[in-house]
Amino acid sequence: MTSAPEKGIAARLRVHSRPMGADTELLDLLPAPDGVLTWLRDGEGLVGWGEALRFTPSGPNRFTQADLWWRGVCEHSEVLDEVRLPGTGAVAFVSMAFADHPGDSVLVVPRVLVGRRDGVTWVTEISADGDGAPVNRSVQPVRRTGTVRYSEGELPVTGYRRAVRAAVDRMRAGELGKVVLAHDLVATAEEPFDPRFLLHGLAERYPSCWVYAVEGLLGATPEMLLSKLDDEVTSRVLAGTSWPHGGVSADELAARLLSSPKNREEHAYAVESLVETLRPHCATLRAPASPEVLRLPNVLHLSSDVTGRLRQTTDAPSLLRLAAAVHPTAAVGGTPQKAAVEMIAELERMDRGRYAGPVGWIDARGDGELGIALRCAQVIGTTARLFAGCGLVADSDPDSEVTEAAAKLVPIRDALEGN
Ligand SMILES: C=C(O[C@@H]1C=C(C(=O)O)C=C[C@H]1O)C(=O)O
Repeated sequence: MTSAPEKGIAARLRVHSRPMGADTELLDLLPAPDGVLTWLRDGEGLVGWGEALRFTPSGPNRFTQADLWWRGVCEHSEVLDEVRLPGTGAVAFVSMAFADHPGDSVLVVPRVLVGRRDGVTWVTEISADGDGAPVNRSVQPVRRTGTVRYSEGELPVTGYRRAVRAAVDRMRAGELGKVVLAHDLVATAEEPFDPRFLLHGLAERYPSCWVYAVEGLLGATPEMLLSKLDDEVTSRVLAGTSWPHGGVSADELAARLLSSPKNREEHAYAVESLVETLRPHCATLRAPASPEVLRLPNVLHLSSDVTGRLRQTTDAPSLLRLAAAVHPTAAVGGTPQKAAVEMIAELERMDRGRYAGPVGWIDARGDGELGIALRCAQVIGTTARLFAGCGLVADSDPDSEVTEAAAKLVPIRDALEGN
């Protein structure tokens, strides 16, 4: 369940947040390629480095384990917070595995975190008992990626097309309503990838996405699983995709997407799955009657922003507990959820790891933001494993799903290659 160098709940954190000058881009503050922690959108958010604590839950109870661990850590913290904003005080970066098996999730409390929210910038320094050593501040310049070579992952494109066809056949036979199948691709460079180089590229080109990095999983996701601030929860549900092709104008693509029954069906499954699982926790919950179109440079998505207010209870759920309830939505799993998750394991036959799992941050109040880890790569040294998937319904066409997955890989490929 846990692995070294974790420190148990008894470790006492000392946390100090104080205001800081706001003249530097947050990504430029990351001193070295190792242990990069990031959650940014449009120049604001959090960057962190160094490690005060870590926890690696796994299995079906990983969210509960994470929640209990984090609550224990916060109860044992000594906090001096001179800023008092969401994300000040004790914060953990979070990246949860998609599936119950296999794979570890990870929570990392950095030694140093710099945050920016509504133009206010702060620095938080954190140390755990017996860990008073100064954080290494030696700055290493950002390294561009050299030549990148691609090779097949655990599920090559030919196998993916076959898996999509098999899923579509089974949905036509009425086995389930929707399933999201993904495949991977491996990129190799001569020198280790520098996550900061990739993050800069993603942040520049996809400012409306949440750019993230936790334990080598990094990307720019357009999809917000849940954000929580006091009793307010919001989610951006995406499902139903189009991509620029054949000189068709963006307006025309958007109009076709909005009027496509297949895409509307995919989208409705995703919204319903979120609303059904979130509703028991909410006093009010609103989903728009019909989706909007979210336009990104590589793809267009049907998009619904869902907002809610949590029920007043003595035991208010934290963001992690809410994420346990809603993950995986039908944006990355399917409907019905259990059958879809089983079909994913059976047909993909690959380990998704933390791809398509919740990624983001939590603070000591149980607030924070968890996106869905999409448009990403798992980077280890000179290797990066890229992932992309597509929602399938009975009407899906395997060839166009393969093309859609390729379009979803464009941001992370461009970032890796420095295009
Ligand atoms: C599964 C992915 O994306 C999801 C699937 C979508 C779709 O099939 O239309 C759209 C957005 C995401 O919810 C991915 O990017 O890998």
